[in-house]
Amino acid sequence: MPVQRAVLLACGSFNPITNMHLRMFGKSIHSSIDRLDSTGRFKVVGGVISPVNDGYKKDGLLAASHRLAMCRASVANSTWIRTDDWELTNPEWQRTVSVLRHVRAQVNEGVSAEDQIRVKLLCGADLLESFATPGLWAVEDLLEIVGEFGIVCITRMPSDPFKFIYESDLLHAHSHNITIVHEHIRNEISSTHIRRHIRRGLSVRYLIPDAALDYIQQNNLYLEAKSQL
Ligand SMILES: Nc1ncnc2c1ncn2[C@@H]1O[C@H](COP(=O)(O)OP(=O)(O)OP(=O)(O)O)[C@@H](O)[C@H]1O
Ligand SMILES: O=C(O)c1ccc[n+]([C@@H]2O[C@H](COP(=O)([O-])O)[C@@H](O)[C@H]2O)c1
Repeated sequence: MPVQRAVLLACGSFNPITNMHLRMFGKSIHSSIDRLDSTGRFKVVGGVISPVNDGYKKDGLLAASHRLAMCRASVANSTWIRTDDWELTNPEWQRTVSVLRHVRAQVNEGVSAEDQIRVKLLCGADLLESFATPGLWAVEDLLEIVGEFGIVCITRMPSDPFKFIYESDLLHAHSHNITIVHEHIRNEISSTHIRRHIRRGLSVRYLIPDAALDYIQQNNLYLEAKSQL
């Protein structure tokens, strides 16, 4: 079976981008070539980071311009990962399936039908598990994401993606389109921890890209106290 090329799209707040976000891409490279999905083997040829639109209105979400600048600076030297601003420059929040469609159209512009590049959603297991949050995702979107695009999911404690897929009829039916990448080096880095550390004056060096840290310091970001509780 031919090896298909795939571009991986990571969606999220990136508030701020951390080394684990970048590691998700790094891990995915090694696992991709041997994996079978419904259309055959795939080889990761590119990575796209799409910071979420301000309209997502998540608590403590920093302005898109800052999150974008940190992501851009962090992958400036990468030969294969880039940041895409289509989602956050839109007037309003876009569903993830729309971002996937956008990237698919973009990477396949001028590409012949037989050489089409696949686009897959790259995520941590917590995002996969958010599929089960009532009212959060539309079922038809999930069907398209897992059925047409495919997912590369990195394990993240305490989520158990194997169990989650087993228990979901929808995901189980499309499990051939889901690549689970096991992260053996357990980590608890999250943007939440990073924001909390900065707020408390603790060092986050080596937990986030240097370029992101420089940007945070230059712009005095994440210093505001949240609440008294
Ligand atoms: N430590 C990690 N291990 C595996 N996946 C991760 C990790 N950190 C982030 N991700 C994944 O990166 C994507 C974007 O994550 P996001 O920007 O929401 O980061 P986060 O650290 O979960 O944010 P926050 O702490 O602000 O909720 C998601 O798919 C998320 O699961
Ligand atoms: O497409 C959807 O319906 C949908 C529903 C919930 C969340 N998402 C996306 O999932 C990502 C979640 O990011 P976060 O920071 O809340 O972990 C973000 O990119 C959202 O746009 C997408």
